[in-house]
Amino acid sequence: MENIVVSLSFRFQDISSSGSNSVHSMQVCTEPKVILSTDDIVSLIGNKCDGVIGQLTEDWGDTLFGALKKAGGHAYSNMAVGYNNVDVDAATRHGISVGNTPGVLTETTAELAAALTLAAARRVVEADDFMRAGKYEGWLPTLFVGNLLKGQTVGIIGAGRIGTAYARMMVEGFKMNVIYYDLYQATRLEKFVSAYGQFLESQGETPVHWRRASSPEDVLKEADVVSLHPVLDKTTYHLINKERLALMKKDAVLVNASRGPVVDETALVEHLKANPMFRVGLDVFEDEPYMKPGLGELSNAVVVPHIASASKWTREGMATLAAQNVAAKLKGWPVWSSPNVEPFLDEIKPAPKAAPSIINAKALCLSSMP
Ligand SMILES: NC(=O)c1ccc[n+]([C@@H]2O[C@H](COP(=O)([O-])OP(=O)(O)OC[C@H]3O[C@@H](n4cnc5c(N)ncnc54)[C@H](O)[C@@H]3O)[C@@H](O)[C@H]2O)c1
Ligand SMILES: O=C(O)[C@H](O)CO
Repeated sequence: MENIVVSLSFRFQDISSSGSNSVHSMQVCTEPKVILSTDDIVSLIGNKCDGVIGQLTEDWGDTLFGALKKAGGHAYSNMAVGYNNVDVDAATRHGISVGNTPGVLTETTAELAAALTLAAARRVVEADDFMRAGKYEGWLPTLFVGNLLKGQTVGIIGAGRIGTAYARMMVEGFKMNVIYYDLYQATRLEKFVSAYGQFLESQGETPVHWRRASSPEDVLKEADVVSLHPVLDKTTYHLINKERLALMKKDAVLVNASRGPVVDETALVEHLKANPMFRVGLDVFEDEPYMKPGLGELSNAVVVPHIASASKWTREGMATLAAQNVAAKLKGWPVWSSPNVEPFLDEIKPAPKAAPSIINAKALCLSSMP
């Protein structure tokens, strides 16, 4: 009998009917309290637990991995692609695999970043508030004038899966040029923009262009819209600070759907106050669930509560990948080696007998599926 603790209530696909004789018992925590503390999780793990599916709001370090190991566990998965809440080295020391859920949230998250871009650039939330307050007296040439995106430059910091998907939306949707900064070359993005530019030219339209920047500063100075999509680690903590905000255009739009601490939010509040034409769209916050003082009162900030991956398809996909990460490890299955996770989401064909994404697979010497 294998016990798996799931720290949020989600509709789960059957992960126990995969041909093996072993029986899984899965406990889904349905506490009305939504955010669990380390102590809550330790008591949920108890003295017999094989694997846990946890959330990005939880601090998965030595205490929790130690408790899981003591309860006989050897598999953990975040139900998220980002895993800055997980001390992967601590998990590896305890012999516990750490899974995450890449790919299924790429387009959903990019779409929300695009929605925040439009809402901020075209002042949608301010205008909605104005309308509901009964202040609209008739069309005016000067009412809620914002920024046109077409033909402007979108800057991407962190051009991985989500950054690339967002950039493509802005290129295809608004014919924006791209400048990006990443530690690695975003070859797929470059090829896409080049090919799309040639297509536009063939239609007699102005082509779009891309440029890989050599520093974040380069992006911030040039772009009209900047969207942040890097991982959160030591290299990206407060990547956007007072000095770098000062480099941006006075009427630029900044979007953050990565992690709150990528932006020094106190500096951002000061910048927004001093530059009323500068606008932000934020899905994530430095001290979630709180906002830094003053942010909530600023009409040039659009703020939403970390909902970028909140589409039904994506949340079901995240739950499926997280469950399969844990179940596959318990069954001794190999790790999926392709970035394409679609085969795990097929509702008709059985899922591959593999763990979709294990971060410390190499460190734990887990075999991979060719
Ligand atoms: N708001 C949300 O709900 C939500 C949803 C999904 C993902 N996220 C966040 O988005 C992040 C990115 O997700 P992804 O699937 O695109 O991951 P990814 O690994 O494909 O992309 C991350 C990119 O960041 C780059 N990077 C790393 N350090 C950098 C640095 N110092 N400067 C510039 N770029 C750097 C990497 O090279 C990589 O290309 C996740 O780690 C997560 O924190 C947030
Ligand atoms: O990292 C993630 O996956 C998000 O923040 C939640 O979807």
